[in-house]
Amino acid sequence: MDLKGKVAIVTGGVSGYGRAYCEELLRHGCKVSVCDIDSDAGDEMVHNLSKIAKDRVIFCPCDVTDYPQFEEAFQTTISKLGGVDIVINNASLMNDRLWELEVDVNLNGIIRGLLLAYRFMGRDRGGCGGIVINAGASSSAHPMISLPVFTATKHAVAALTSCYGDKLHVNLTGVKVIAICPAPTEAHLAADPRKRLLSGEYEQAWHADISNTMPVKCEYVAKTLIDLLKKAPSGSSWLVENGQLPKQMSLFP
Ligand SMILES: NC(=O)c1ccc[n+]([C@@H]2O[C@H](COP(=O)([O-])OP(=O)(O)OC[C@H]3O[C@@H](n4cnc5c(N)ncnc54)[C@H](O)[C@@H]3O)[C@@H](O)[C@H]2O)c1
Ligand SMILES: CCCCC[C@H](O)/C=C/[C@H]1C=CC(=O)[C@@H]1CCCCCCC(=O)O
Repeated sequence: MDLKGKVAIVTGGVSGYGRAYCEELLRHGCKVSVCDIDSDAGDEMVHNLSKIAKDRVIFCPCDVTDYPQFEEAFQTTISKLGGVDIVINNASLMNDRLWELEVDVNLNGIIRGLLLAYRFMGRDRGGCGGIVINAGASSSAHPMISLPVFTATKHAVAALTSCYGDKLHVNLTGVKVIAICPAPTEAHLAADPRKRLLSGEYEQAWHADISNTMPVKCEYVAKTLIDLLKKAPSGSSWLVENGQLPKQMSLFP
């Protein structure tokens, strides 16, 4: 896919990987719609980016748990940037104490993003096709024993990607579906887990879960995103570790 001039929606685009994805897509000539619940940070980010990206970046308030608001973000993007070709379903929450919300953001939010992508990009609905990238994690294939619900959502993201990425759906809609599954960042590995685990008893398990994990840099993951957009086959999920080529995950041995 030639990225120049393509329009990308990035959910959870204001911080971390999402922000790095927005900046990298802009560097490759895309137009970017930064979609996030954090409107103050989103407005500030777009104000700063528009100094270099001029009319190619907008912010849309978007809570991925709220279908009508998510739909409005698609409509605003199409009317202001001229279409939508790429959807990065990146927004996520890691907090097993808020497990119902965690499932609603990490899994249902991605399903909403996919269904909206089909509605606005699907060839069977009058659209031009496109690509959806779903945010998994290393825990899409390897269990984090300290975070069972989070792990379940990330496994589900890979399964959803595998099914919707199948040629049955791609032939119908013209929409490819891929998952990017990065290793944790340094900030993530250093964070205090206590308020995010369902039980204080799981803290030791958290440290065991992240032991031997090498942090990865957001900028490296963002460069990998560009390679995946250009080359990855639909239905595939990719583990991204620092300085290494992405590895295709084997989900259903
Ligand atoms: N940080 C890591 O170490 C790591 C590792 C593996 C995978 N990931 C995955 O990468 C993605 C980004 O993670 P991150 O660490 O950069 O996240 P982050 O916490 O830095 O940013 C998440 C963004 O999502 C937004 N957000 C939260 N709830 C939302 C909602 N309901 N609707 C819209 N936006 C919402 C937040 O405001 C924030 O801007 C996630 O899917 C995450 O699971 C992250
Ligand atoms: C319990 C410790 C608290 C960590 C705080 C932190 O910075 C959180 C980052 C995340 C926000 C949403 C996620 O999905 C992000 C986290 C995804 C990280 C996944 C790591 C494990 C994996 O690679 O599967």
